[in-house]
Amino acid sequence: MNAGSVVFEHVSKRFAGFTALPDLSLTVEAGTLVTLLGPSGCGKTTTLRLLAGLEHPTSGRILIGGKDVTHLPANERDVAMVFQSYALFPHMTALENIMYGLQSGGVAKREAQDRAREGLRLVGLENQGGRLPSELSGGQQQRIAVARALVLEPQVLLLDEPLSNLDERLRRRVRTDIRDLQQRLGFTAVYVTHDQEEALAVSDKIIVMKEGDIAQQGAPETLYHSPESVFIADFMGEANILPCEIERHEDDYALVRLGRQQYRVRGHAGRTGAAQLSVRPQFITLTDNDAGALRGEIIHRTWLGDHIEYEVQTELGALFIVDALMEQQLAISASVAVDFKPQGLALIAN
Ligand SMILES: Nc1ncnc2c1ncn2[C@@H]1O[C@H](COP(=O)(O)OP(=O)(O)OP(=O)(O)O)[C@@H](O)[C@H]1O
Repeated sequence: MNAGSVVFEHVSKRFAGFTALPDLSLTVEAGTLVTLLGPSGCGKTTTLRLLAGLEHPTSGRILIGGKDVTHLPANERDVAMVFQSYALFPHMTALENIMYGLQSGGVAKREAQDRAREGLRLVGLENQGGRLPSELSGGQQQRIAVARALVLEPQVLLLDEPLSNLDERLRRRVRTDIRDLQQRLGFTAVYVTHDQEEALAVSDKIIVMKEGDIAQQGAPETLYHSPESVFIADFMGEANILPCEIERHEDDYALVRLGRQQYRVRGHAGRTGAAQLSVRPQFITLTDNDAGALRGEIIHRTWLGDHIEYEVQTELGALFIVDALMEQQLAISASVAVDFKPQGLALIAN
């Protein structure tokens, strides 16, 4: 696979009277899968379309594999796109669908057939080549769409919400398939999604966008454990945001006071005093004794089979708590001690 890097240099995009991207710079290393993640309207699709050549920037430069493609049309960019709607031709078999792009790119029929068969094999559908899209499941159709893009051997594979038409269980299967394939073949992929769990599952790097800008970027673990803002803490999984007091720092850790306890947490604010903590709901413990960092009262309790969710009112506000151990049954209105496991706490720098 000829994997290329992607660089955006100060790219802006204005649509009549509306600036979708004010000034975007980003890098995708060759051979990695980078996800553009963010709420609806943040500019993910615009960024992907600019990369594909389906839109052109108002200013700035776009490089693919080190080459300036800013002014090149889509068909000269050496990228292939997988759409959320699959966009397969309904009257063509799976094999013909995969061959189509190769043949229209000038590949002879025999070679196109061989490469299409190889594509089917890559996505584990070698026996389904003769079927029409209507005879395949949604997940199989999406794998055909991935194979069709891959056989073109693009420098960069672009995936635009590729799983959104699949049901929950299939989404998990197909996202694992896409990630396995990407790691095995080592191609570069830019993946757009609004689903944070999907982004955590497939990415080498996640770029979280907000209103056309990058809110934070980094490895999935970094974004989850070291959010730089309340927006990121909240967007990357569930988080309770609590006020705390930074008492001092030790290396990359801060000693913070939360209620009646002191905790050693990840993060360095470069100062002491009032700050905010992100607290993951599965790292909060409840006990019916008099100890704990905070006192609380259970105001909601929802039993969900493999875990219980609680809402507890404390002097620092309401907390959302996930109890996966389920070793105790705490009733509504019970008075409880609330404690925090340090690994679920992160200091928010901004
Ligand atoms: N052709 C267009 N003309 C005018 N405004 C546009 C156009 N395309 C996109 N926009 C605007 O640019 C902003 C970013 O849109 P974009 O589709 O990139 O967002 P997104 O993050 O992909 O959202 P979604 O997840 O809803 O697809 C939105 O406010 C959108 O309304």
